[in-house]
Amino acid sequence: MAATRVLVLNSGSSSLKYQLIDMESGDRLAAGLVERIGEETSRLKHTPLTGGGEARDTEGPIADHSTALKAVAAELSRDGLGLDSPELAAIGHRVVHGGKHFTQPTVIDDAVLKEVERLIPVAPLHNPANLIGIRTATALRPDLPQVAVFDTAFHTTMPESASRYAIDVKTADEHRIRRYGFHGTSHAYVSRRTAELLGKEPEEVNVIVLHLGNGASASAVRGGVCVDTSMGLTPLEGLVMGTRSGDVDPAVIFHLMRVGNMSADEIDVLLNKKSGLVGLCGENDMREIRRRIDEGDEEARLAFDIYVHRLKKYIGAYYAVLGRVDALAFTAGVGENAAPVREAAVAGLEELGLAVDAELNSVRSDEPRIISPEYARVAVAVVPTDEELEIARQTYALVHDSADRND
Ligand SMILES: Nc1ncnc2c1ncn2[C@@H]1O[C@H](COP(=O)(O)OP(=O)(O)O)[C@@H](O)[C@H]1O
Ligand SMILES: CC(=O)OP(=O)(O)O
Ligand SMILES: [Mg+2]
Repeated sequence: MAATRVLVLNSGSSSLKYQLIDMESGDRLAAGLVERIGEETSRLKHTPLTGGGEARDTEGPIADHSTALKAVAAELSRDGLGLDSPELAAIGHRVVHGGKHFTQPTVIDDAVLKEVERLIPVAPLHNPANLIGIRTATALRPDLPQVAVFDTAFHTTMPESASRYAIDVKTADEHRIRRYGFHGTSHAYVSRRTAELLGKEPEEVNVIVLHLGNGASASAVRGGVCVDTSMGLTPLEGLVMGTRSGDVDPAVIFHLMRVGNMSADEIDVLLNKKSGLVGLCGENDMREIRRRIDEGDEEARLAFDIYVHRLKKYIGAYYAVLGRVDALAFTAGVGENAAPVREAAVAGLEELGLAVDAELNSVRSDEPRIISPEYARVAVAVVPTDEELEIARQTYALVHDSADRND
């Protein structure tokens, strides 16, 4: 039996998203999500997509990512799609931080594991979860290629003028301090899909991509190549996020140490987990923030305005970096669903050729679509991201090509 299926694991700090895809037919066989890992109220939502099985939603504590993956494996087995299947060709893992070294999808061996482990201090919310996913999957199927697809890979093309911080070169080099950028799989996929939507080749277009999920980042993509992105050494820099501050004056940190008597670890937690939208109004879900704004809640209004103000600054910055912009693409949970964010981010930018058509902006759809009016010089688009599909493609291409070479 030909092995044509890829299982993709996207481990976040407290979640595990997965998809099983047949790469020859293009069929998605199953998809799901484990949420709130480590809490009492964990939840596993599993959806078989072919074969007619029922979607299942299970609540109950799931202590860690390893337990989560074993529960997912059990759900897949119930649909006859277990990890023991001979049709499985590989398991593809999202790995958030790949440092400077990994520019391509990579078959995981001990050396790769070691490097991903070494990078934990610069991706403390993500790399540990990614490692557990890899180790658990390897234990379940030691014979299968496990492939890492790195969030940082797409950004390795950034010129040094964008990737270097203006700090002492010796210190920066010694500690490998530079801007790496994240969400690269999404920025790559969305910028390509945006070119397709315009009926052009990726080489022909300049795109600003706004990936607005729980984590959020912007990128400037010139002719298919990333030239700048808003996240830096870690996924903390740049836009206002669900729980992360994004850009702050670095002096805030030593001020809090000296005057606020906070430790480095406490400030780390403050900026990564208690800031952003949650820090501003106690809520990180954009739906809930909009609901509160509609009820006249001033705190929610200000949180929204700060979020949008930062977005606007990055749109302007990347417009200037690119010189000519063909499209501005919104993606991920907020970008795909929150019409008010899109409207507010582009408001007042008509002189830059940017505008949103209210009617087109209000359409709900899973399809990529243009929401700018006919006359606008720059296409504003909503382009749903699909990190799992992109990881599956890169994983399959890698194992398939090497299998071809061995034939
Ligand atoms: N219908 C919606 N309207 C506004 N915001 C939404 C909607 N659906 C999801 N979101 C936002 O998307 C966020 C999650 O985005 P997602 O890309 O799934 O995040 P991640 O992959 O980083 O966990 C939620 O926190 C929520 O704010
Ligand atoms: C890198 C990053 O911020 O990822 P996520 O949005 O999944 O937290
Ligand atoms: Mg995401």
